[in-house]
Amino acid sequence: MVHQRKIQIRVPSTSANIGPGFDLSNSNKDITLTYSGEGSSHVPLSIHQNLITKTALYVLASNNIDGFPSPMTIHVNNEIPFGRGLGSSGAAVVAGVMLGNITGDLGLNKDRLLDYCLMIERHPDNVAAALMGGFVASYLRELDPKDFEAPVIPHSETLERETPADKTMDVDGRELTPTVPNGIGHYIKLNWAREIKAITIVPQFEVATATARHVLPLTYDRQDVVFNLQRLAVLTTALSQSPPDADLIFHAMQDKIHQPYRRHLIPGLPEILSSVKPTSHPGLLGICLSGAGPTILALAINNFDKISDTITKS
Ligand SMILES: Nc1ncnc2c1ncn2[C@@H]1O[C@H](COP(=O)(O)OP(=O)(O)OP(=O)(O)O)[C@@H](O)[C@H]1O
Ligand SMILES: N[C@@H](CCO)C(=O)O
Repeated sequence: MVHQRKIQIRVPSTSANIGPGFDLSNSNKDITLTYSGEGSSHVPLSIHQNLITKTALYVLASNNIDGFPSPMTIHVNNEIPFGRGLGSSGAAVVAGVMLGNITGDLGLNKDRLLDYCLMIERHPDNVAAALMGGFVASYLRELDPKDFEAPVIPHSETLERETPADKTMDVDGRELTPTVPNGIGHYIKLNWAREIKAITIVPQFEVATATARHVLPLTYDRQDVVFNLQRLAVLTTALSQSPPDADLIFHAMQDKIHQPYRRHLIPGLPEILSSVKPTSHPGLLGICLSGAGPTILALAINNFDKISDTITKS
């Protein structure tokens, strides 16, 4: 008798940075993968190439499990557009880690799932928020250089480099089991004033995170770093207070670390950021790039349609 089990995993989109808070950072034939929704016409359907399934296979391999239980049908209904700054790759990684955890009956807790996510997507902002939910601040513990060489880490858009082939086998040609360090990502859930809503204006073009990273300088002026750190310290608490202080939040959401360098990737961005203000648009609290862009994120307490219409028409 075939034992059938149906599981559903839901992962939200996420918005990273909020202005100044920038961080970097089996060939089993009985497995069927199908897609509907965003990206379904061009996402790879090979389980070794697809980001969700290769992540799940990585989690299984790290626990000495060779592939998915079969037969298995995986259907992904994706509502997060690719490459828009809404954390699609982070959500795919979280979904893959959860899929590996469930199909391998591994019983990993959320903190441990975060370690697996961070072996693939090496910046914590999207994966921590997608996994934990809500308004989440996070940082990545500095890794030992040997952790970067951990074998068979699947490649995601944000992973700096592929694992060299000679690191995936031992001297006798046997596949090495990937190791996943403990406690790589630290996070804290922050309070968020209930009346603050997020408006996202999603352009009809993609900007891959890797592209948006390449335009950033390797070093920054001290005054620009201080500018961001001062604002970030104020912003996290300002967003928790009721009623929200629009003037405080608007200025605390200014950034000098990533948005100025990314402006040429998003036509109209400088004009939007400098013209849409709480004084011209009552109800608005702040405006910034969502993640690496090109989506624009506006925070507001009312007049949502008016604010989004202005940004859309800019
Ligand atoms: N549901 C999914 N299934 C498979 N692959 C996905 C899925 N979602 C995203 N991806 C992969 O991730 C890529 C997009 O990642 P990228 O980091 O460039 O953008 P993003 O995550 O949407 O933006 P940001 O990190 O700035 O919020 C897609 O091109 C695709 O290869
Ligand atoms: N903090 C990252 C988010 C990308 O998802 C960046 O801006 O590149």
